[in-house]
Amino acid sequence: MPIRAILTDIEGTTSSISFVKDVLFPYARRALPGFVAARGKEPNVRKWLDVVAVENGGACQDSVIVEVLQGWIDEDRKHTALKALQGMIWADGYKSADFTSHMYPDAAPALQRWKDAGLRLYVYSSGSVPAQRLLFGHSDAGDLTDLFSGFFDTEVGGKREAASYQRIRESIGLPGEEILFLSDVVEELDAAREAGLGTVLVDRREDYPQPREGEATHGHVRVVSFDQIET
Ligand SMILES: CSCCC(=O)C(=O)COP(=O)(O)O
Ligand SMILES: [Mg+2]
Repeated sequence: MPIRAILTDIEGTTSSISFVKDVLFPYARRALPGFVAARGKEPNVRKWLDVVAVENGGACQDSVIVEVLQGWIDEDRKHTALKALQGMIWADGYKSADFTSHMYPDAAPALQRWKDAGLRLYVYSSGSVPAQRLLFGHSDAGDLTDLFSGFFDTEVGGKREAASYQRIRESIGLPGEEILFLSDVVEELDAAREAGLGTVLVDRREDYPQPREGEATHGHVRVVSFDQIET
């Protein structure tokens, strides 16, 4: 079966883990108290703060919600409420040009090549869809958003659950074997494979100094750069 669509992860795949951990997360952590104070009453912000409050046992002060969220950032929780709020905060950072998003040098040219060859490109990340659009819209390689036919986040389900990839497959409208999922996380690739997708482990030295070989690849095709991916 030919590959007709590429579904790519972001952190550790198109972009470095250190950009997410050392730039994006600290920015959101610092900005959270001011963001909640300024925009906490807006319905699209309040609804996520309320989700956090419920998970924390019910009604609580905004200062407590902020502390819970900062704790989640420190733990790298992939919680949909946190991701939605982070996305809104990063919008300010991108707009005021506090940073651009990191792209591995091989990522943008390969995405463009695949697109030119007629493949459809999609993103699946724990980052919210608005955050994904911001990241690709303000990347070191320029605005890449037009390359993509669609974006998926944890609203379709967790990245380690096969059902999420089944939903994505249905939404894309292609058989699983015609979709290639790229990720740095073997558990995500296991779930995608269970749903019938093709898989590639992106094992970048900058993010993973110890190569993942043999059993550590869980049998997924392994590459160290997008240039090695065969479609
Ligand atoms: C798209 S915004 C930054 C990424 C992010 O918040 C994150 O948690 C990365 O998760 P991924 O699923 O891309 O590894
Ligand atoms: Mg990743």
